[in-house]
Amino acid sequence: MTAAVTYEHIKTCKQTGARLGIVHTPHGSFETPAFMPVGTQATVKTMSPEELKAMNAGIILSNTYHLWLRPGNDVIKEAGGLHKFMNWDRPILTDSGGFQVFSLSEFRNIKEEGVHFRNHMNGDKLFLSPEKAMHIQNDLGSDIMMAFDECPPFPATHEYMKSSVERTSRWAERCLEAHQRPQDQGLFGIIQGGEFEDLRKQSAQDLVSLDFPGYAIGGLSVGEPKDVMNRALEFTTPLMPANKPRYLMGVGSPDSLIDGAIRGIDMFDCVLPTRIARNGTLMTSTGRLNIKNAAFKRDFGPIDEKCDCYTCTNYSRAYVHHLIRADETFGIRLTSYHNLQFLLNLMGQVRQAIREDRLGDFREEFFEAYGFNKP
Ligand SMILES: CC(C)(C)OC(=O)NCc1c[nH]c2nc(N)[nH]c(=O)c12
Ligand SMILES: [Zn+2]
Repeated sequence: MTAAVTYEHIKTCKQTGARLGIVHTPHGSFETPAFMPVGTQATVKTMSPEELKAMNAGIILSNTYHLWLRPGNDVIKEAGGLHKFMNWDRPILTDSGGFQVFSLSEFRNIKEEGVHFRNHMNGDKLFLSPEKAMHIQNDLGSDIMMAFDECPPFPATHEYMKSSVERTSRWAERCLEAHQRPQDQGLFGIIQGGEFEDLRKQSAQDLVSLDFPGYAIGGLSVGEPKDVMNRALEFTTPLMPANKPRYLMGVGSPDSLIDGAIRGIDMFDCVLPTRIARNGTLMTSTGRLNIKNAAFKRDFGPIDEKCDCYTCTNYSRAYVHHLIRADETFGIRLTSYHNLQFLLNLMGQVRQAIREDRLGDFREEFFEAYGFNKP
């Protein structure tokens, strides 16, 4: 049976462990390393599909948990699936709901059969299981589905983490069995285990033996220091098959994207660009700035001299400053557009640096200009 999702390795950077690749899915292919804009509720906040295409977004992410609760997977199925519902004809990845349950809901009760919790919007009692998470994603019709996992809180004891990893592995097996459309939708396993090398190894071995078409690393960027995340990547990515996509969930900031790519990660997602855009924080080639700052009231230059996005091409810092201060929705569109384009452009620069075998040099240049090297 041909797999719905496959990875094509193009080359590995001679200066670092980063790899250039292409992921093929039923709704088209995208180059890696790739950043996936997050569209939790079937929209990348304030962006139209045309604008996402204009900024060269190859794939976007949406959430099982949120779409199950509202509008309902049945509604989206009736609409012809998530691609049709949101008018996006490129690849979509859906997260499984596991993480959202653990991060959004109170009163959760984790059992072998699944998780009992309350609807974070109205307090109704709910239950989510591996089988249910698969059924919802089959209804949504995403190209890449995520297995139902437990993303334990940070920090967690080794003892708790061990039992959690073992349950997540049993849940992964149940996801594979419950998957109704493997020929149309790729299902990725999620490696957990926190910062414990032995547990990451156990989780990876359990999941690799189940032969998923792709693998994610979960349970990182949950508040641990960056060096803890980088070290966890250094002992986890080598355990993941080289001929399949590697996806680091919930990451991230520009430095984490570069450092993740250097450690062999192909796919990333993070709400950061659109989340910080809503309060006027912008990522630029010379570091972060908050456009609400009074210094920008009469600054008629672009947000970022080096950016060619719609915002930087057509509007000034002063204008965006005014819109955000006046709480104008168009201001949030302009800041979101720029931040998404910034990260998508960054991944384009990372891919080019891999082609030229100089990602290590690029890291130094970018960190220096952005101010990551400042003590
Ligand atoms: C706190 C933030 C969101 C930044 O990162 C994480 O929680 N990182 C981990 C993470 C993000 N999304 C996931 N989905 C699933 N199924 N499992 C996970 O572990 C994660
Ligand atoms: Zn811009």
